Amino acid sequence: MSEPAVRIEGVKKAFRAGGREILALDGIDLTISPGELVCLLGPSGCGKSTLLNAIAGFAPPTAGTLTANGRAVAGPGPDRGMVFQEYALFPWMTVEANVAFGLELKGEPRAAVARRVEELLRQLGLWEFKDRFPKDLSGGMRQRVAIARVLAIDPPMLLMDEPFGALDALTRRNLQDELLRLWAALGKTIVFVTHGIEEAIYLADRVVVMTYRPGRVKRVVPVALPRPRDTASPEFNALKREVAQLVMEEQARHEQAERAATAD
Ligand SMILES: Nc1ncnc2c1ncn2[C@@H]1O[C@H](COP(=O)(O)OP(=O)(O)OP(=O)(O)O)[C@@H](O)[C@H]1O
Repeated sequence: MSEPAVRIEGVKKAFRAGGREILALDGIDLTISPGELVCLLGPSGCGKSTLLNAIAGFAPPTAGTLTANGRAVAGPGPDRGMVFQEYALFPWMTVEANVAFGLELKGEPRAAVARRVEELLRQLGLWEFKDRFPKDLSGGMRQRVAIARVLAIDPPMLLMDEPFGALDALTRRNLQDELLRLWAALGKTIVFVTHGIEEAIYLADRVVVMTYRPGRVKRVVPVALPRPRDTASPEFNALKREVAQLVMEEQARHEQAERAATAD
């Protein structure tokens, strides 16, 4: 059997805030296979970003073990490309320079960088925009650049934190389709954080529904529907109802906790 892309065992993460300890993650066990597309889903505050950041190596867990691409996670690495909701682009660089940046940092020869960047920009429909600056692009285009930038260094794994959360519905669907196309073509492992139920079911091989504080795995829901998925089909909607029920239970716990906190 091949090594899992991600292996998470007994992971806990506690934060200290205002003299109190917040247990953000508690006893997370999860294994992700190479090439799998997994969505982490749950209401705000259930620890999705904390878990993703732990896989990324930005914030080590308080307890438990975590491996990515066969190695214990000890910090960020070029094997895990991160895409954030806020387009982490350099505003002073053109689209082309933004995408080339990681390759130049690696010291790749100029001609090879130029070839790779052109290929990616064409693949993502960005070639005509190569000389623009991020501020002169729409949100959707900026997020395409962010994806191209991560793909340039060709990591086996993409970690995406609500990457399409700030986009309008139509742009969001276009980018979801684009991501699925790239994923099918490139065979990357993708861990994708969202609080969109439809988005999770549209994209994922498996949806990991998390509980609200402490964050645990509430249920792993496999999505066996063929792609492209028809969001209007009865099968899609049945799954959406099932997952919505799970998320709503956690949303209710979140609201209850907030009411209790205000009553304090
Ligand atoms: N640096 C930190 N210091 C203190 N508490 C934190 C810190 N980061 C996260 N938390 C807390 O940990 C819990 C999980 O946060 P996290 O951001 O992972 O949730 P999330 O599910 O990604 O939420 P959202 O969808 O709002 O981003 C929350 O209760 C949050 O307040």
